[in-house]
Amino acid sequence: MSQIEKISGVKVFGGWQNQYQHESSSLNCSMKFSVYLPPAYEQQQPVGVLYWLSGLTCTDENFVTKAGAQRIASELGIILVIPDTSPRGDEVPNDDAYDLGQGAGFYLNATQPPWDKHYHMYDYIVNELPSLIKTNFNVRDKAAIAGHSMGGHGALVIGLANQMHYTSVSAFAPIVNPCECDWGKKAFSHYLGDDQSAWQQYDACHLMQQQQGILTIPMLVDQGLADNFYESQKLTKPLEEMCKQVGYPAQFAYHEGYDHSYFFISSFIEQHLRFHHRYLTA
Ligand SMILES: N[C@@H](CCC(=O)N[C@@H](CS)C(=O)NCC(=O)O)C(=O)O
Repeated sequence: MSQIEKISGVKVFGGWQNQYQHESSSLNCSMKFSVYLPPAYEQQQPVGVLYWLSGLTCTDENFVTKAGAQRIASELGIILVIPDTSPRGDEVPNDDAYDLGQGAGFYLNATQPPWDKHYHMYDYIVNELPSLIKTNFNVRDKAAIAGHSMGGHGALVIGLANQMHYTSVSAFAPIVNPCECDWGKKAFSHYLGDDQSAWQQYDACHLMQQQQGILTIPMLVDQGLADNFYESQKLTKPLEEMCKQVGYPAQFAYHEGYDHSYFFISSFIEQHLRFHHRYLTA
């Protein structure tokens, strides 16, 4: 059994904001992740989990300190699990740019050297981390998944491709069509190589198009209209268009004046937690 070690804990809104570390077999390195345990958490009764996937440059700590999610997670009785965004450490390949390497794992399984030894965030999020959580905490079987920007991409792709494991998916300002935007094209060409047919499994628009009629997972997406990456990285809109095309009943909302930051996330995280709570407890 994989061991996790608690490295910190602080009481907030009656629950505990903890941080853990462990040796990851999928990433071949030591990893940290954060967990919020609401006051309702008790060993006798399984609690619903929301996995939060963060964006470029983040660790597990950005969401914990900036999103203000603990108050509502406490009220609703939801466990928040917040992983890091890439493998870490001196042995792990990196790049000077903020959008490649450590802090930019893109929630995929890299196939190209030098990335292929450690960059398996897809396996980590889909298999290893949920298995660790189920072993160490008393949780419900199906989880919710949400994320921001690169993490919104991760949540959508992982939720859509593994619907049997998730109750619901939501995203803030997600990268929805990485095959067609600069962030995605750069990351995918390094991690996956030049053959673009290998990229499509990690593209939410492509998954939506491929699986039309089969997908049913409830989906909520929020987008700020003053987000400086909205146009340049083709966030959100192409997925809304694809949902219309295939008749997928996702909820999209656009908000005047909000940017790409955690101020936007903290303004709407309550709605996302209430959205997921409906399905986690159904
Ligand atoms: N220029 C920005 C681009 C990266 C960015 O905006 N990252 C977003 C996710 S795509 C973020 O959450 N940054 C960390 C934070 O705001 O705490 C930076 O280097 O921070």
